[in-house]
Amino acid sequence: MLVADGDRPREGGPDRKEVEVAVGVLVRADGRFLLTSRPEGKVYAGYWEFPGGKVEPGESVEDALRRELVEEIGVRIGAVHPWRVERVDYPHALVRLNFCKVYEWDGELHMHEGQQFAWEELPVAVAPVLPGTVPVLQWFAQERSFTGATHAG
Ligand SMILES: Nc1nc2c([nH]c(=O)n2[C@@H]2O[C@H](COP(=O)(O)OP(=O)(O)OP(=O)(O)O)[C@@H](O)[C@H]2O)c(=O)[nH]1
Repeated sequence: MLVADGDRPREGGPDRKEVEVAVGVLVRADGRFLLTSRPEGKVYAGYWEFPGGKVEPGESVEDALRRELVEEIGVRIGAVHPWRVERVDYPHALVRLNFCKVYEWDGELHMHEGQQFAWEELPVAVAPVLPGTVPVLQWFAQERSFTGATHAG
């Protein structure tokens, strides 16, 4: 498990619940992947991440991903390919990130929450990257035999 901001107190006590999060890693035919910036008003505003959000009661990860990507970036996704799961202990929440690769989608990208977006490759040019997003860049580096820093900072 990744511990982010290790010095800051955790909210919710020792038995706090894990929050399930569905995260979409959209990969274009040229290999570039989509990063979006977190909107103002959310924790870690301005940090770059893969689009997605919390799984609501009664939803599967796939349902949540389909809903979140319509709500956040305006695209309807095709097949969802579960990739890896990462747990991150943030001061604000303990999250279980279900990263899924997506190669097909319909519609133009529309950032409905005022985010910025970038189609990136390694090394990633945007900064700062959310702590829970950094491992994904390392997984890409392994897959792509990329050596060196995956991102700035
Ligand atoms: N979407 C997304 N969330 C991530 C990533 N990495 C990561 O640590 N997270 C964390 O997972 C959680 C996702 O929550 P969110 O705030 O984006 O979800 P949401 O849109 O449902 O939030 P809301 O409650 O404000 O509506 C946050 O704690 C965020 O810091 C990532 O790559 N993408």
